Amino acid sequence: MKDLHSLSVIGAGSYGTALAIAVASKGFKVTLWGRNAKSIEAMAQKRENERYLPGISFPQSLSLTASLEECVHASPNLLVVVPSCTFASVIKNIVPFLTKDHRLAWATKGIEAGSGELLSTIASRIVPENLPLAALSGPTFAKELALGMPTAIAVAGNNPEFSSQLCEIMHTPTFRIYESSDFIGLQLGGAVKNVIAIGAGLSDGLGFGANARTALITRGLAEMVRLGLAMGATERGFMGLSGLGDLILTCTDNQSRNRRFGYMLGQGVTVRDALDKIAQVVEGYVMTPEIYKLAHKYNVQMPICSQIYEVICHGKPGKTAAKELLGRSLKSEC
Ligand SMILES: NC(=O)C1=CN([C@@H]2O[C@H](COP(=O)(O)OP(=O)(O)OC[C@H]3O[C@@H](n4cnc5c(N)ncnc54)[C@H](O)[C@@H]3O)[C@@H](O)[C@H]2O)C=CC1
Ligand SMILES: O=C(CO)COP(=O)(O)O
Repeated sequence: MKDLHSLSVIGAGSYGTALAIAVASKGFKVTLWGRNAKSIEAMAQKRENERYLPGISFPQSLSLTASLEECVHASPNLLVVVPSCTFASVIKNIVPFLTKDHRLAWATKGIEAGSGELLSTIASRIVPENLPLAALSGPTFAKELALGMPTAIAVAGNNPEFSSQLCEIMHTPTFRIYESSDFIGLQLGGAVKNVIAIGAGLSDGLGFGANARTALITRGLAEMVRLGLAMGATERGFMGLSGLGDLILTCTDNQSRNRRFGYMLGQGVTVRDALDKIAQVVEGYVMTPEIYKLAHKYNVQMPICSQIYEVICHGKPGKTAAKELLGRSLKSEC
């Protein structure tokens, strides 16, 4: 249990599995937990996550369990990788098994639906005081990471020693982790970029071109920074991997589920059908009303996010949203 060179990954979807594969690929003991005993058993037998990462074999040092207690006891380093809507309940289920040696990180991207709180706020409220916390975020498609393709992300937290040890634990010859001092900005970037990625997909689905997509990325970044500054983040943090980096990745590559979701809406597919077709977590769908509410709470102008909210939550046609964005009164850029 005291083996610092070990990791327990909680959540066996595409990203949890990819992170577990990456760290286990260098021989570290990694334990991966999933809630569905049947699929965990199938993964353990096949040595592969056939549903989310077909064809990618598990390294020898990766073991699987459907027992949360066993997973938590397997390592002092916990990494939660579940959709944001289940984050709080999963953390609550972990608490009874925590010891004084544990440290808790997550790679979930988002804020809590309903309260609009950062996951660090949620986690701090649930876990014992003084438990080291950290969040990982940055431009990472699960499949590329699992295949060992070069990838870089950032980590920020409330305990510099844990953050830097996490960098060491997770660093592989093809996976680099940078420490960031902006805990708020790192988490907010991962939530807002998914909303903008829906916008970029929508724009492409409507048949707009590279100019529109790039304008959305750039002005989307401005919205992310404005909200972040109001919430206590730093502008510089957003210029890194977890801000601009993830925004570019998600807005420009069709591996992104948020981008594909927006693209389908642009092509006239309904919200429900688009979600069903993707059949994986689309965090931006859940985040859009939350970001909209935060913009109002902090009195921050977020016209792109607001139009995406109208499209998703009130059925506004994408073309009307684009027309209204373009027709706003002229402003200076900064
Ligand atoms: N897939 C990717 O490339 C990346 C994903 N992320 C983030 O990682 C988080 C997880 O996403 P994915 O792994 O992609 O999702 P996914 O859609 O591939 O899988 C979701 C997983 O969560 C599990 N799950 C759902 N409800 C649960 C609950 N109540 N308790 C425990 N497990 C539950 C499902 O069984 C499934 O295994 C999201 O916040 C996502 O934004 C971040 C970076 C990259
Ligand atoms: O967060 C991600 C890449 O960094 C994954 O993006 P999607 O959830 O849009 O697939």
